[in-house]
Amino acid sequence: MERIAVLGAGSWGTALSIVLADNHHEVRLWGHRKELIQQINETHRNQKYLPEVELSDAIKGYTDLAEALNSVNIAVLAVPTKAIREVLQDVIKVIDHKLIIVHVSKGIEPDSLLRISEIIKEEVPENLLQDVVVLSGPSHAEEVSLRQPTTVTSSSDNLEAAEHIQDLFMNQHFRVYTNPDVIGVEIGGALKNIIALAAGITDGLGYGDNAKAALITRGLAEIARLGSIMGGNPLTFSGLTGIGDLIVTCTSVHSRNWRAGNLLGKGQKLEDVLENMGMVVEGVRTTKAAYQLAQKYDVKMPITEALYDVLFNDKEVKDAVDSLMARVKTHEMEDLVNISENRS
Ligand SMILES: NC(=O)C1=CN([C@@H]2O[C@H](COP(=O)(O)OP(=O)(O)OC[C@H]3O[C@@H](n4cnc5c(N)ncnc54)[C@H](OP(=O)(O)O)[C@@H]3O)[C@@H](O)[C@H]2O)C=CC1
Ligand SMILES: O=C(CO)COP(=O)(O)O
Repeated sequence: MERIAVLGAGSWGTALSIVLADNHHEVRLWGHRKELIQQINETHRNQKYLPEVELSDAIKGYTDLAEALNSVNIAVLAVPTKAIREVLQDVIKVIDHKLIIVHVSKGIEPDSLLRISEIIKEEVPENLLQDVVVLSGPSHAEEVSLRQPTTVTSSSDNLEAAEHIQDLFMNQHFRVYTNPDVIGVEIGGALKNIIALAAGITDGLGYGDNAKAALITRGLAEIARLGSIMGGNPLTFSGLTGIGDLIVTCTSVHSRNWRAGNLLGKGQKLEDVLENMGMVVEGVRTTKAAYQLAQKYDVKMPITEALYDVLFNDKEVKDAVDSLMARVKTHEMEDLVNISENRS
């Protein structure tokens, strides 16, 4: 039995707290809203984010970060990418020992273009950081909290740390694999949200399954193209954190990214969609970051570029789809062809 702090009392922090409590760990669920934490402690429900499930007594809500982290060696960081630096800056003010930080967020920081594990290493000094582990994969909080079968991947530069986290989370409903490829795992998890937004848009426009299959496969091609150049293992993109998460996010009504895209496809304005969602839609900021990464690494990412124009340059969604379809003709395996031509 371990004492674990989960930082972020939204959908995913709450669902992962349920998994850890099921595994007989003592869970300290920290959130910054007093009313929500009070409600969790008094009613054993998170009414705003996961109203359907009852939380066990093993999950205690905290608003005081120092209290939540007192005598704790493992912190699960479950806030949106945008909030990660702020939370870490508060964390290091209240701890005096090393933490294993498990991050479960899916994003890339625009402008700095850092992955989350890189942000953690930038913000947390070495004397306070034991290891960084990323836990990622096809896993909607709504299904995990109902104990429906789910598979994810635990990834770290330190295999022992990845295996330790695998052991903490793994149970009959929640199967955890390990993968040493942190870059591939983080890039796949973050960039699938871009493609899910695009898939929501084509569904909102009334296009069918052909369009969605095209987005998933061509989306995977551009994610893998960028991720491999950044140092990810190409095989990771055919795994849980690549195609697996892409499928679940592009095809599920649970996905906030898909739902946001769907409303955009139906003609709503981005500001209205985000305001009404009430939960994080990571894909919007990640589209900006991926657009910048594509320029930095000189990689073709046509779907990302089309979505960037919709989100940030007021391009009509229908025009964006039309311009994707009218791109200059090419070979499906253009990257492989280029590689083999360069070899011969
Ligand atoms: N939901 C899911 O199924 C999954 C989500 N993820 C990833 O997990 C991350 C978190 O997502 P999720 O839980 O779904 O998001 P939600 O929008 O459901 O919840 C986010 C939580 O973070 C809190 N928060 C926001 N900013 C801060 C801050 N500065 N300090 C403290 N708390 C803050 C929010 O508080 P407030 O109520 O004030 O907004 C809210 O409690 C995302 O990166 C997402 O991609 C990964 C896998 C599955
Ligand atoms: O990452 C997720 C499922 O694996 C959740 O996706 P959304 O953030 O789009 O809801």
